Amino acid sequence: MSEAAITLDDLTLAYDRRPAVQHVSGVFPCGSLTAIVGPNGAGKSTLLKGIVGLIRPSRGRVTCASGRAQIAYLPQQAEIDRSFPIMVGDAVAAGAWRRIGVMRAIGPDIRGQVQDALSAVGLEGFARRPVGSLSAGQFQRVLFARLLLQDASIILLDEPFNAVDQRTTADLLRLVRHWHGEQRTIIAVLHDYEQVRAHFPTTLLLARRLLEWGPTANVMTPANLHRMRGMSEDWEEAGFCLPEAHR
Ligand SMILES: Nc1ncnc2c1ncn2[C@@H]1O[C@H](COP(=O)(O)OP(=O)(O)OP(=O)(O)O)[C@@H](O)[C@H]1O
Repeated sequence: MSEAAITLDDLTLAYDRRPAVQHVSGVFPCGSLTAIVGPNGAGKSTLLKGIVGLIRPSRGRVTCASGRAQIAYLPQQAEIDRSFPIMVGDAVAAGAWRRIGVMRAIGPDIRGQVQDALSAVGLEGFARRPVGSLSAGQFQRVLFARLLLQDASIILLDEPFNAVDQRTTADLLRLVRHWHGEQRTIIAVLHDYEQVRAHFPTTLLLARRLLEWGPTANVMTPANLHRMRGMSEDWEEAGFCLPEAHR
């Protein structure tokens, strides 16, 4: 078994003491490609935010072997403000901010990398287009180009193919496979079971608690998916709070 990239140890994440993820333990090995699957409200996005460090655990911990600076995180499109007046090229170059610093000018080397990244996502010639003028699919391509500039060893994607056309999905899945071939660790929240079965070797099934985590064929069974749906019916009425010590 390869080394751990990320380890979850009894991880519990809550909003105002209401737990959204509870007692999750396990390891994402370096170079693994994992889908997180679960019903609406299962805590999938919350789990990614906990891994990135946007939410502090109420209990347990997340350990990232290479440090959190090595994590690139793509939130759901709905959480990204597209009204900001920025050109596509600058939005992509922002992926390199750790290397160039926020206030420094973008040099020709980064400009070259931006052009390469735009070509890789099929957006050649888009560098001077305002981000606000793009379709949802084109915008998602821009965000993937920015990930290319970020060059992180761990990539977290929250519903990356939501509201994105089929062709864009196929192109971006190719990029995900390419990253996997480069031994990056990739974790993606997904709703399309066929996509998960076809492209993701490992699946983490979440329904606030961990249901199963392992090879996709063993995890995505009719019995597990049935159990998962059953669990989602329970949590709305439960609505309990964590004790003070676990806030
Ligand atoms: N910022 C927040 N403040 C309070 N509660 C939140 C917040 N974000 C999420 N929640 C709640 O936490 C629970 C888990 O939400 P989360 O978004 O992680 O689920 P999800 O599995 O990603 O759902 P979906 O598939 O619908 O995106 C839900 O009950 C949700 O209402």
